[in-house]
Amino acid sequence: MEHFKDFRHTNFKVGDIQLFKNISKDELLKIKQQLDYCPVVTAKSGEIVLDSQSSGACLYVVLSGILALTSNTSKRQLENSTIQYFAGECVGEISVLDEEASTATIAAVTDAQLLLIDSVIMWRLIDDSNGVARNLLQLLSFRIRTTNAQLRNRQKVGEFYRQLSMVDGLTGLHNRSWLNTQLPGLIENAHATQTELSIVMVDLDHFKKFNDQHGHVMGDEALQVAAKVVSAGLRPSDFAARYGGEEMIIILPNTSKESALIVAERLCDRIRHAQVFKDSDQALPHITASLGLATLTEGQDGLAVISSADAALYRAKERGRNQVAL
Ligand SMILES: Nc1nc2c(ncn2[C@@H]2O[C@H](COP(=O)(O)OP(=O)(O)OP(=O)(O)O)[C@@H](O)[C@H]2O)c(=O)[nH]1
Repeated sequence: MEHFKDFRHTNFKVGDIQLFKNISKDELLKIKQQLDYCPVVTAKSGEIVLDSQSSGACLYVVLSGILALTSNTSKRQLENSTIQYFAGECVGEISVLDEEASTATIAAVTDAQLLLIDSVIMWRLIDDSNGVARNLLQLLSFRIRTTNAQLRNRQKVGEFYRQLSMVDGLTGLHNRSWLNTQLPGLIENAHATQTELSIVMVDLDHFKKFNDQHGHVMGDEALQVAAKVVSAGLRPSDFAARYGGEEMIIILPNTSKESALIVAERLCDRIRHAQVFKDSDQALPHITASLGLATLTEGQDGLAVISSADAALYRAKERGRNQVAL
């Protein structure tokens, strides 16, 4: 940035600077005297004003032009930055107080003229004027609130994407990653609380044939219908995840073999009666599913109980499909 002139040689008014708003005329006069020899610099559009490399703690008051908080200095990024600083506003208020490097990068969106107030003068202004101290405190509170709001937003967005990464895009059920992270805890809890936990594997029958006859898009449609039937048929405390291609897994905490059998029979029946529509008035042949059920036994881990349910599923297929097996 180029040294332009001292503040006393410019036409800018101290009262136009937000930090010096609502301050008596007498105090403003004293402030003006302190600022008279402070340098005014020019920053070219795109030029970095403040970053972690900046040496010397200064408060930068925007006298003309626009600055913006940015992660890089491309013109587009700068112009689209949602945090911009206009004439009268300032940046660097934290660095000037604690004399630490800035954690933010601030650059000029347009050519700008900036008044630099170093930390010695800044502290003198605070010591001499309650108004400056009050304005600075208000500015710092505003910055903290803005930062907190941004953090909260980021947390929400992070959680949203975390949840999204645990959901199967086609069926809306939980996916395999979800299963891998959640099943061990559910099993551990069942063992610790000595409660029963049952697992049901659901596999659509002759799905290859269904795909071959009606096309992959209709196959997807059928999978979505089956997933909806499964979700709708469970209690809020149960879980359903897409395990593989046309295979789903259902976890039933607090559920004995007998109760799980009732659930599995009900789902098998509902899938059998579910309709897949090619278009609004033409239903495709019904789909059916085979279901294998296993209940957690002492010392079993997730893999072992899944493998028992898989073996049961195999038996259901062998016995002619469209049924539940233990
Ligand atoms: N449309 C569609 N098909 C899928 C998807 N995932 C897996 N499949 C199909 O599901 C079929 C599964 O075939 P197989 O494993 O031979 O089993 P099947 O034809 O259902 O026969 P059984 O399980 O023995 O009754 C394959 O043709 C896969 O391409 C999917 O996301 N969408």
